[in-house]
Amino acid sequence: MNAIELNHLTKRYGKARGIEDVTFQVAQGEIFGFIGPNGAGKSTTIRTLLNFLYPTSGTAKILGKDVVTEAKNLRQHIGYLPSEVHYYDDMKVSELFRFSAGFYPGDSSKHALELAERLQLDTSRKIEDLSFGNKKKVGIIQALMHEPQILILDEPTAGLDPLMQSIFFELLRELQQKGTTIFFSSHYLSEVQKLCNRVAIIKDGRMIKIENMEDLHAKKFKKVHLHFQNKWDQKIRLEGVLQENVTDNSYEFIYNGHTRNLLEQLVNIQFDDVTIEEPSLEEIFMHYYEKEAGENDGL
Ligand SMILES: Nc1ncnc2c1ncn2[C@@H]1O[C@H](COP(=O)(O)OP(=O)(O)OP(=O)(O)O)[C@@H](O)[C@H]1O
Repeated sequence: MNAIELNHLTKRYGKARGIEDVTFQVAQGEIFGFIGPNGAGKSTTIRTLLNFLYPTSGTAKILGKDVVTEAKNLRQHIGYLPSEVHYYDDMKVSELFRFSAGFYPGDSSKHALELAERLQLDTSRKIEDLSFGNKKKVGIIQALMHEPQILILDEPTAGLDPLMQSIFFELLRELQQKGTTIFFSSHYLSEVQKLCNRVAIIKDGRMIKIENMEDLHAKKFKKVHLHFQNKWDQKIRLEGVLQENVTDNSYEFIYNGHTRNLLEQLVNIQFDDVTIEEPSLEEIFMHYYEKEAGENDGL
């Protein structure tokens, strides 16, 4: 059984696009990243999964249960961090945790205090006095405190400083070891790279790619920089170029294909110098952000 499963899920806001025909599965115990530019549909997908929005068509299941008809049963198995957190400001953090613990069986407030210590959050303070990043920690702890099987986190690291991000990622890795499934959205490909087993890319409401991190690292891509004394002849077309940047005396591109094929093409070019290196995930994915969905099938 998949932990999360979306089948042709569509959500429209009246006539406006939300998400269209989104289908993918997340396995149990997987860390799954969900990335895309502003307005792509990440929050709409997440909010539909959590039954805050009613799907226009299609279905979604979490732990085999339909997210609409079995929403109530699912609630205690899911930890959710919204992209923006709002609280009753005059409560103390510890009071909020005690209050939240009341919604779950057992005493999860003790676990909340342990998490607060780990994330260096002072629980004696009033919520209104906390900085943005510290409020985010409150949200993270609320999502984690009842030790749910599924974590759905909407841009969890926005506002966390680098040290906190790394403590938070360590925590997520530990949870994965215990079998927790983690689904999180992000704008930051570099953090997806650090943490995820797979990543889905969404743009203009549609899924455009799901990639396995290991495959991305399997040397399918090269970043090539050619340097010329004279100008690059722009009429020359190379196979396998995903994204290019031409300056007066250089030609830089991301190549997707067999390295041998790249080298065979390069021997015919009169360059003065060449560097070939591994591109970052950002560089590989950037063309998806820039081009229309479906236009490029390089990955
Ligand atoms: N309440 C709403 N009413 C109408 N349209 C909406 C509403 N909420 C979202 N949308 C539209 O749905 C689309 C997807 O938005 P969504 O917030 O899901 O994107 P996102 O990927 O989470 O973006 P961001 O990274 O900026 O948070 C956008 O075109 C947005 O304008």
